[in-house]
Amino acid sequence: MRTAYSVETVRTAERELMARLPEGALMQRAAAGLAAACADVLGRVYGSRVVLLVGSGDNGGDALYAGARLARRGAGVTALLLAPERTHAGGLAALRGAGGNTVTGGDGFLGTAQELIGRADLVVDGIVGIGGKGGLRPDAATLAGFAAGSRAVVVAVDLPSGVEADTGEVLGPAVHADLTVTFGTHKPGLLIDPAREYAGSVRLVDIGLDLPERAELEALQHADVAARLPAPGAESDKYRRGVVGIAAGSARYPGAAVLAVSGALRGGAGAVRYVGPAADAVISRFPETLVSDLGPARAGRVQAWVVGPGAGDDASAVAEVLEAEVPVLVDADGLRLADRATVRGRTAPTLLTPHAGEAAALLGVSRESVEGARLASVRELAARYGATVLLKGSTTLIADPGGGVVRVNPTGTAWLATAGSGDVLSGLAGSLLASGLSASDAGSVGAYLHGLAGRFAADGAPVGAHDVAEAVRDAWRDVMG
Ligand SMILES: NC(=O)C1=CN([C@@H]2O[C@H](COP(=O)(O)OP(=O)(O)OC[C@H]3O[C@@H](n4cnc5c(N)ncnc54)[C@H](O)[C@@H]3O)[C@@H](O)[C@H]2O)[C@@H](O)CC1
Ligand SMILES: Nc1ncnc2c1ncn2[C@@H]1O[C@H](COP(=O)(O)OP(=O)(O)O)[C@@H](O)[C@H]1O
Ligand SMILES: [K+]
Repeated sequence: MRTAYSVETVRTAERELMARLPEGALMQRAAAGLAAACADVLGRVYGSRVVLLVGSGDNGGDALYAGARLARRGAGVTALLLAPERTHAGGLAALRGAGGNTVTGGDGFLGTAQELIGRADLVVDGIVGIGGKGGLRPDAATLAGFAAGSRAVVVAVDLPSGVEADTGEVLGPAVHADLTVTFGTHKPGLLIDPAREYAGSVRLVDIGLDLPERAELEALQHADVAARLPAPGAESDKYRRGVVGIAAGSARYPGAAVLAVSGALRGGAGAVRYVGPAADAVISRFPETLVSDLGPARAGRVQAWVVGPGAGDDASAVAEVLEAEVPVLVDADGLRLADRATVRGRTAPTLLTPHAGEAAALLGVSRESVEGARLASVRELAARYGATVLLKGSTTLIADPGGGVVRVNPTGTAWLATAGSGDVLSGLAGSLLASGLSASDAGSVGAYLHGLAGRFAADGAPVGAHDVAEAVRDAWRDVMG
């Protein structure tokens, strides 16, 4: 499991560790890791041109000590000091002692900075780290712009300056890094868009922090998914493996039913039962589907329901499914039609799977505000509905209603932004629910397989949703490795 911790938790762990170590030792660990990463990026350190963007805190201190290490190996290092009178004193002395230069504020500062950054091989962003709040100040924002326009590789120290560490929000201009070297643990902002996009690739440097059991965010890895996937045994039959009911599609959108069933057939349930007006389309594509035209309440037993994809305005199917005492996944049109009080009152688990537009409609805010604050949005929806919520998009998040750790999906590709791919996910996750996974596991394991399948199916070229469904089996095999 990959984890991310909040700034508050990191600060506490740092304090405890610092009390046991000689003064400055922790920063030396960070700087050593940072310098090693910079050297890897440069390839040849000797003779390279390095520019440090240095703010007023310890983030700038890290950059200065790392710059001193690079200067000792023959790099030409210049530090641009954004707050000369509050620059980390030890770091500054180390850089100067190693032969590095400094440029301080005042007239001509920005012109000199632009010239130096324009000629640099490497720019190290030590403007702010976990102490940053509220976007970059004007001079810092200007330097971030110069770095973006230069041909230099940009390495961010701990976090790209200007992004919110705890939430992944980006409130104004921020540094666009090619690589972020982060210390002790990932921060939530490194895993959640839009901030994640500013981080580039992320390298974690172990500085020996002792972190608590409960993280802020966790991302499943192959082994975590493999441990949760259902596997048939000698005692299995199709009913014991779980039957998933799909109440989806309409005369107008029969394809949504077919795609949800295609996902469900690859999700581990022993049988897929389809209820709705698209039975002919479903059967002709997937003859193994059990179909019924009696409506969810009389269709026969299932261990979990999926309701909503392509459902149009059929509120009765949604209401019937929500009455069932089995886990229910609600997607697409079903989200609009589901009564909030009914969802809150359910005793069996409920998993809601909105994309940002659907989440925005449920919360009564704009789509942009959901996309800008995904973590807060998914938590708020889970709390309001008393349900597990999987918020889809460039970063997919899964939150349980009682608070606690939020899951973030590490797989996926933007090629998944194609019509119907969400229907495949709803069938897949519903099938996992029917095989006995918790709502949070079904959502996060489903999203993981779906994302991996999307990557395999796309392989750098456009895909249709049915391609994604077909690649789920490859993803499953890859995970079981
Ligand atoms: N605490 C520790 O033990 C360690 C901290 N380390 C480094 O220290 C960093 C945290 O250091 P600090 O707590 O000093 O905080 P930062 O260096 O992240 O930032 C605080 C400083 O930045 C200024 N600032 C805040 N918001 C700003 C904005 N929007 N624009 C421009 N300036 C802004 C503040 O006035 C303050 O002086 C970590 O991110 C990490 O890089 C590492 O050396 C590892 C050890
Ligand atoms: N930019 C993106 N990067 C990665 N995945 C994305 C992106 N945009 C959408 N997705 C994924 O694609 C799927 C689209 O689902 P959804 O919006 O419900 O589509 P539809 O309603 O057409 O089925 C979701 O799994 C979502 O997480
Ligand atoms: K930084």
